[in-house]
Amino acid sequence: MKKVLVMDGVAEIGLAALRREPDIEVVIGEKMSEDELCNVIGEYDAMIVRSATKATARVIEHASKMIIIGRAGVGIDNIDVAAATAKGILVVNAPDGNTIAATEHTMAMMLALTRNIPQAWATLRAGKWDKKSFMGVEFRNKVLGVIGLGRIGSAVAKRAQGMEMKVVAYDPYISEEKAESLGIQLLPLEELFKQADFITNHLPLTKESKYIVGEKAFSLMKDGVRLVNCARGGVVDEQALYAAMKSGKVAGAALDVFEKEPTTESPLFELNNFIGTPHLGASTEEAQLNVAFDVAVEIVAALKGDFVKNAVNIPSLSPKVMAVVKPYLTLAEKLGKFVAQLVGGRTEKIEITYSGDLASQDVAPITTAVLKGFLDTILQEMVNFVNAPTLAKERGINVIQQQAGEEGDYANLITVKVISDKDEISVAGTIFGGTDPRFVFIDGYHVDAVPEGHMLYVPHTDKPKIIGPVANLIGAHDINISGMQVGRKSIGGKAVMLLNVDTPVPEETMAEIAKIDGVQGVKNVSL
Ligand SMILES: NC(=O)c1ccc[n+]([C@@H]2O[C@H](COP(=O)([O-])OP(=O)(O)OC[C@H]3O[C@@H](n4cnc5c(N)ncnc54)[C@H](O)[C@@H]3O)[C@@H](O)[C@H]2O)c1
Ligand SMILES: O=C(O)[C@H](O)COP(=O)(O)O
Repeated sequence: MKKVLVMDGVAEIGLAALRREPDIEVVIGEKMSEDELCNVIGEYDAMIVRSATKATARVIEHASKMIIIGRAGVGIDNIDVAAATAKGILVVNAPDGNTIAATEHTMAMMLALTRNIPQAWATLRAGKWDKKSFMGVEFRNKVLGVIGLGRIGSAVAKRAQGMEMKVVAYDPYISEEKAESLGIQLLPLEELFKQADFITNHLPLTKESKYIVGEKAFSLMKDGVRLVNCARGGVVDEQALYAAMKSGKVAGAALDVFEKEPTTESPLFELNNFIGTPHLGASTEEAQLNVAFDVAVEIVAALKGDFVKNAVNIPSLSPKVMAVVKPYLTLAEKLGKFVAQLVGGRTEKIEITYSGDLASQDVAPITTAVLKGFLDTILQEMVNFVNAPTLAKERGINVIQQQAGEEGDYANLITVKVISDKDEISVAGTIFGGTDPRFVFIDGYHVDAVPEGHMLYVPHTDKPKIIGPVANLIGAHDINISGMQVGRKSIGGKAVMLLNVDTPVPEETMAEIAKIDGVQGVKNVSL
């Protein structure tokens, strides 16, 4: 039974995918301190959080069984992704489910701010009919500066265009063509600050984006600018904002997110032209159902050992690319396992060459599968798709991935070469007919072996009285041989023999095989 801890009020109704699984127990957690979470986290195989629970490095250190942390939402700044990656824990989010909710909240904040709606209502409620104090401005023909033209930024831009605003944006990771297709002009950040009447931030909080809207930015802005932030606290420097509002530079500001959360006190709260909400951007019934469902599906997949769609610490693949690449992952893992069992000495380099159809595909996940298979064979610790590249790097293994062109008779070919301080070995595999994995070269010698179960590898000199005696010795120990491949390059030269056997060949039989004249070595391999 796998246990999933669900924190932060994730919508029950969206957890249906988890609850349907007979092998999963769902535990709804109460708010916990870091110490309390550290004490219980070791019991769980998975955890789901929103933004309140902090999955710190310390919490992750105590998560001894954890396979996956799921964020029911977008922002992952409350999860120490580097610590999770180092421990082999998958981190996924639900990037699409709350886009509309956050977009509509941004529009609501812009409108409420511009027409003084919260302030006017508070006055009316207090018994005053005040028509003079709440003069607003219109959106039409104003310039909206969007910082971060991702999912939410571009959806906000679209709605603002519907209200006849001119939209300019800053996002160095978006192409001019894409922006043009949205009818948006991309500008350098400083230019955006100079031109915009309204500014809305949609950047995540990162080292680069911290305080990007700070003192210098305010000095560049137009007098009377209005600012909205429904993305992350800390992107806007709240002290600098306070000063800019006090000086009159900023005519109004609306924040849904704060540098420190939760917060009920801030100098900003004393200003009449400031409005705030307690991180409500994703708080719609639809968004909460979406993100809870999306993350639950990912948790189920990960706990079953299947691939997840929205991992933030392994490369995510589009369904189209995944369909092409998936059959190669198992083959790649077996190639890694195979070479790990044959190579001697301290591994220095692993070269992975892709040819044929694979020469033009996104092969990074296949490389990770090779490393996973290789390291899983030689290390005690848990190796998975998340930590395999980090572990290889930590061990000083130089991983080289290269994509070549055509490869002779094969429509696709993966060649894995391992170089150690004592040895060098290569093995190549292909997929026939879309599903049928085969090893087709070992050290350049042609074979056609089904890579599964137990195998015996016997390099030898190509001459009579070797194959028969090897088979006889194995048969004498009542071990069934289910397949045999022999490859050579020239008559009388070096040759390789690869046998599929039903059980591993015992040490003493291997010693006897090694004594046969012409045998150059003998190794058991299990895949
Ligand atoms: N208030 C809420 O409740 C709420 C709800 C949903 C999302 N969010 C937050 O909104 C933000 C945006 O979400 P999204 O789904 O649009 O994300 P996204 O990844 O689709 O968009 C972010 C954009 O920012 C750009 N970007 C990232 N770093 C940058 C940098 N340093 N300089 C310039 N551009 C940079 C990226 O290129 C991307 O286009 C996230 O921080 C998310 O956590 C908040
Ligand atoms: O990043 C997000 O998805 C939003 O900030 C929502 O956060 P929440 O799930 O804590 O409301």
